[in-house]
Amino acid sequence: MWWNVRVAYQQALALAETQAEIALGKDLAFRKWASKRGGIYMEQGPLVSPSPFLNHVPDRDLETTRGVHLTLKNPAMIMNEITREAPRFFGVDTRITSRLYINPVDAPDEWERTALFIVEGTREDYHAATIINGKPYLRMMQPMIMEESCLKCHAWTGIKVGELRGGTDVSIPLAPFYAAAGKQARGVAASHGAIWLLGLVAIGFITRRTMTVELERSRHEAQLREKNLELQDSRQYLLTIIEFLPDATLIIDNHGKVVGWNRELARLTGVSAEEMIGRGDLEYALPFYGQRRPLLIDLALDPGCESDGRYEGFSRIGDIVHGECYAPGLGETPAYLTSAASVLRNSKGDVIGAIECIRDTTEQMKAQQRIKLLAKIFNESGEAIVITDSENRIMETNKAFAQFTGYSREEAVGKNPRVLKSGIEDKKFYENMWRSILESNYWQGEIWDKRKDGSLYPKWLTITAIRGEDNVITNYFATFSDITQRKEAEKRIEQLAHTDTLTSLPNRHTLVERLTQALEQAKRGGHLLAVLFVDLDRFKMINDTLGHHVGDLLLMEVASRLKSSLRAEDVVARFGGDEFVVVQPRIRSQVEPAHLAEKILKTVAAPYFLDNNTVYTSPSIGISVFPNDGTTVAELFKNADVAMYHAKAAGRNTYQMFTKEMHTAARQRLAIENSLRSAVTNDEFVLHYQPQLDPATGKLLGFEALVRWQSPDNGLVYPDRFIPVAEETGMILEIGRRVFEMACQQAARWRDAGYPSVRIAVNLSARQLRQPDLPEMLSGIMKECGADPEMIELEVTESMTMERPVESIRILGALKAMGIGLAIDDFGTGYSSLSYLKLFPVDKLKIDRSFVKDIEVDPDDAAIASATIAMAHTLGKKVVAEGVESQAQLDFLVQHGCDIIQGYFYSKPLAVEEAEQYLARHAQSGTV
Ligand SMILES: Nc1nc2c(ncn2[C@@H]2O[C@H](COP(=O)(O)O[C@H]3[C@@H](O)[C@H](n4cnc5c(=O)[nH]c(N)nc54)O[C@@H]3COP(=O)(O)O)[C@@H](O)[C@H]2O)c(=O)[nH]1
Repeated sequence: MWWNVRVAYQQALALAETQAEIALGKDLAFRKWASKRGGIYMEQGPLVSPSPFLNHVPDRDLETTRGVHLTLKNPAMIMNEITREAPRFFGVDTRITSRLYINPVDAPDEWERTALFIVEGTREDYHAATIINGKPYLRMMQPMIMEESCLKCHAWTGIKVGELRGGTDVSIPLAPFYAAAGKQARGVAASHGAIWLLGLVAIGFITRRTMTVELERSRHEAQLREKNLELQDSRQYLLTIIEFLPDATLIIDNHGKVVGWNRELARLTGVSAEEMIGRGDLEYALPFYGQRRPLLIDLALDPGCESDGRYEGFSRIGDIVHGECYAPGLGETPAYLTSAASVLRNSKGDVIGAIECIRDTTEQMKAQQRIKLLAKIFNESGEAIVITDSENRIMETNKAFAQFTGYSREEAVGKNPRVLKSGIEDKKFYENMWRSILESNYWQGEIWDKRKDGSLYPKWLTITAIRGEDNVITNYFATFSDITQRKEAEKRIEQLAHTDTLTSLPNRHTLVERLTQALEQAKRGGHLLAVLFVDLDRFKMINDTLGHHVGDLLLMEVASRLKSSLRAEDVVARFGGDEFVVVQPRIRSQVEPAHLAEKILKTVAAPYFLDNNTVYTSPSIGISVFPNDGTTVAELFKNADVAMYHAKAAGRNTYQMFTKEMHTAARQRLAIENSLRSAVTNDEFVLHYQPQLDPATGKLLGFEALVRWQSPDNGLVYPDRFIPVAEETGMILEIGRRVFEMACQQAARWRDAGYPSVRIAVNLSARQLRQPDLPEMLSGIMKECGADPEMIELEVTESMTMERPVESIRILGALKAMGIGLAIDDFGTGYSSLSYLKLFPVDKLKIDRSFVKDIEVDPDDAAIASATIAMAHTLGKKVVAEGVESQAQLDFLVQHGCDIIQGYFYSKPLAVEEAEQYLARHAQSGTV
């Protein structure tokens, strides 16, 4: 019977459901029909007014051609109005409710919210028995899905086609159905007879009980669903919030499963929420690090964890942890992340999950790093930097500023940079500076400033005005560097450019400047000006024999003595080497430079005590005077130089005023130099031969070859006129080589002609002697000409051998070894060191003709000549006397044992044909 009763009630419910479905079906059919046709326009009147909830529909109100005003009614609205007007139409209450609504009456009640949530998932009708106002009802919710046709009125909701828009709710009172079920149950009981009488009571009880239990179960289920809904609502609420958080956010539940993964996190990691929701076991760590490792969220869940090496600045306050980290494997590019994570708890305090918010701080970090870098550059800059505000109050300074000024940042901030002012620059200077800054936003220049300790220093300052968008100056930016060292270096360079480093006298460059100025003044003032060229005698020898150190000391001392000899307005400069120039401006006559020259001669010629040596030198001075001897710097220099050479030629340690004759001589010398060059090219040289004889036997021993220049313009030119020029210009090397060649050719020719062998002596110049390949060169020429070395003798002067005695010994040794005869010419005119003399591998000494000239009348000359002969013989050398012109001279020389005689007494130098005849005669008489 129980079973029969239960079936009766279930049938009652089924009947109610069927009725509900029929009601909803009708409702739905109507709405679909009306929607598809764009809703229903009704004539406006007392019962029909425009719906304020369709304000957004453009064609809500229309007017017919006859002027009837229509307004749009959408199907749901019509259904709702019908329901409101006839609440008990067929005993069925239907209404439409929406997830998103404008009209508050469409808001779902509690049961409807639950039902909407359920039908959203199932997309099927949902029904349940429930109690409304203490009476049993069957309620049914039919899902309402968004369709194209709905969009006309409901597009504003944002709900897409195919998504749940709302639902149609129908409430069927169950009382009539239950009454019918009770009747059926009672019928069943009656049919079972009296036996079941007692059972009727029970049936009544069971009926009631069944109804109650059924209702209770429904109520309980509804409550559970309600609770679930609430939970889901709050979770949905939370997820909606995190979705819109600007930080990448992740939520896990208490099982470690991902339940929230917002848009920003998907963007940051490149992994969508769909891929991550529901994942656990640290899988959410993968996108961040490429390997399984805890995130901050896991550290939040681990209360024992107080620090983690992977995070910088890791901290924990209660449930919340903070940390920063570098994620090299994040997305496409590495990133710096700043994260905060927290445990999530329920109302009882139980952990229900955790949340982590991650901020991509890469740009911020880069900006910070850039700021740090700029700050470092600012602070470490070698240049001092000052930033001031618009009022020019110091806001910032760097390290170099403190170093240069002595003011620390703290001391400087707030002050006006004028605290650095030295006071050297005047008001005008600053006015110009500020004008430039205000007009062109920029100024740079040199300025003197004062340090904190009061000392002054020069600096190179650059000031830039910084303007805001409104073009108003907001700041000034100044950089400067201490240029003390640079200025000192400049000063030093300036000094070096103008001063001779050894003597500290003005150099040639400065001399020219000063002389130019002095000349201008002399021209304007109409007064005289003198230039004195001072050259030290024998300086080269001092330098070579005592060393450059002593030479330098000598030059310094000479410079100092010259300075002390001058007036304040006179200028003394080192012109180069051992040459000094004195300029005497504003003189009245030529006597003044002559007096000064005498004073200099005396002062400079006094002995010097240099590095334990007593050194002697003397000056040779040439003087030129403006305007007589020149009106330009170049002319005055040149003529003073010419005069100086004349002073040297005049025996040194003297001075010479420039004369017109000197000028002529200088011009002639220049002319000689020019034509000598073509003489070398055109081979205009010939040799004359002066015989050398044995005075005892009258035998011809040889000839001295003496060069002559057969000039097409000047006829036969003697060596005294051109050899010095050739020496000075270096042309002597070519001339000497040619002379040697001609002598060798002549010796070979005479030999080949059958004449008895005679030696030909050739003069060698100092320059030739210093030629490094001299022996090889001479040997080559001899070979070429077919001359034997025994036929040749070389004459070197005493002074040239003594200039570099050691080197001379070596070269002469080499020549000697070749079999060439050697003689020292002009012996007695130089300063021979006897110790060196004995080392020279020479065969002969030639007594200079200056001693021979007065040999019978001058006892000194006679003594020198006789001593030379004796000494030479002691050293195993023969003696040649040159310039022998008289019998008396010959007699004296023969008496003192002179071996060979050369001079006009026997013969003048002879042209080659005459010389050959001379040789032939001696050959014939057997005196060769
Ligand atoms: N480097 C070279 N120097 C050369 C060469 N040829 C000549 N010279 C040197 O030129 C100087 C002048 O020479 P020169 O005019 O030829 O005079 C020589 C003789 O003519 C002259 N002499 C000879 N005997 C007498 C005399 O009795 N009386 C007198 N008044 N003069 C005389 O002496 C000159 C020879 O001198 P020295 O050479 O010292 O023996 C002269 O210094 C030549 O050296 C050359 O090729 N290269």
